[in-house]
Amino acid sequence: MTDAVDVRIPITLLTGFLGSGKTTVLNNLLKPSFWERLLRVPPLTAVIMNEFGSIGLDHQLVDNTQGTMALLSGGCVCCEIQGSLVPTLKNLWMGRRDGKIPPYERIIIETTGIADPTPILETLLRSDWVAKRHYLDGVVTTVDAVFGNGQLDQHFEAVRQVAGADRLLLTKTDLADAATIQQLEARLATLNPAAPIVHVQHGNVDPDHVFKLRAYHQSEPVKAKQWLAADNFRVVSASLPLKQPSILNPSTPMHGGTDGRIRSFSLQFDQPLPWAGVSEALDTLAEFCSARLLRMKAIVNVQEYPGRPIVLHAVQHLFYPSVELPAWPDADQRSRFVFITADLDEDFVSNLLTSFTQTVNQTPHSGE
Ligand SMILES: Nc1nc2c(ncn2[C@@H]2O[C@H](COP(=O)(O)OP(=O)(O)OP(=O)(O)O)[C@@H](O)[C@H]2O)c(=O)[nH]1
Repeated sequence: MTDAVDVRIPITLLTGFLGSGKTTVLNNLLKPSFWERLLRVPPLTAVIMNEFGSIGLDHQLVDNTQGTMALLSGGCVCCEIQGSLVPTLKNLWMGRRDGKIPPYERIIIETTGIADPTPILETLLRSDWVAKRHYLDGVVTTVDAVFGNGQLDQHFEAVRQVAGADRLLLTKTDLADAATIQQLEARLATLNPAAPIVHVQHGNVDPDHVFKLRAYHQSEPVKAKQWLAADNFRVVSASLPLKQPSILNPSTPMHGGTDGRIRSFSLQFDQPLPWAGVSEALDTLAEFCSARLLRMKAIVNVQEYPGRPIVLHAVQHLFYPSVELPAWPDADQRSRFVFITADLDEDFVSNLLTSFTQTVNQTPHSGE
């Protein structure tokens, strides 16, 4: 789907560890600009907040005069949100349609600080009603410049939130010294080489760093290449000596704290790949290794579609509908897959893809 025809409402998922500055960023994003105030532009953003515990408090801290607010209260986002997010989105949408609430143009969902955002992504993808009227624009994760290192050491959830981000907001940079910031940035770039890092003080962030990311629906070839950021990843295979992958033992034991469990790497294939092999390999990964597959993006040179690269996305077991680009961004027409995994090593993934794509190549044509 292209920007010109996509009239669905974009949803931004704002996540980040406890106290890392999500609400402060949100308040700043909701502030109308000088021109919006002058022209009395109605609030453009609807906010959905999810809070841990039965009584929500955070919504009382958000300046509600500038946005339309809905609160998903009670329970951890992981277990509760799938049930309540769809009705909440429906209520907002119907209120907007019936003129009961301002005609918002985008939605921000702020998660709890300890949430795995995957169930929210799953809801946005799996509900037909939601997917017809909305799309996920991107996942934005706040990281505390002062406490971020310690949180990443101690809480794997914080690592997962960083790995799943399309954009990282490094908050409280006014409180941290330059060496701490530099060290944390290097660590974030290792955990998630594709996500640009933006420094934020007191929540002040340019909305362009948060909105219109189109991270899951990139259909412009040049932007798709930037979005893939494959050059930032460690390349682990071009053409591999094939070892048979074992589904029962997909990872070697990993050490080195929370970071040591994370791998970020890129696989490149010089020759066009058969679509059946690619999809079987990815189905297998999704089925057997879903929790270990934190993020995957790919641009694939498919044998059956010469000249028309296919763009793929996954977050854990969630595979987004593939997008066909009208052309390659440049002369480099190799297939590139970038992966961020947890407790899943690169040899396993690379052997799986190689094995399935070679097997399909060698399968005799059925002659139908
Ligand atoms: N000095 C400074 N303080 C900040 C900054 N960003 C946030 N804070 C403060 O940090 C505290 C936590 O910020 P919040 O925005 O509430 O963080 P949060 O991620 O929404 O917190 P939870 O909802 O509890 O997970 C607040 O006291 C903020 O005022 C910043 O850039 N600089």
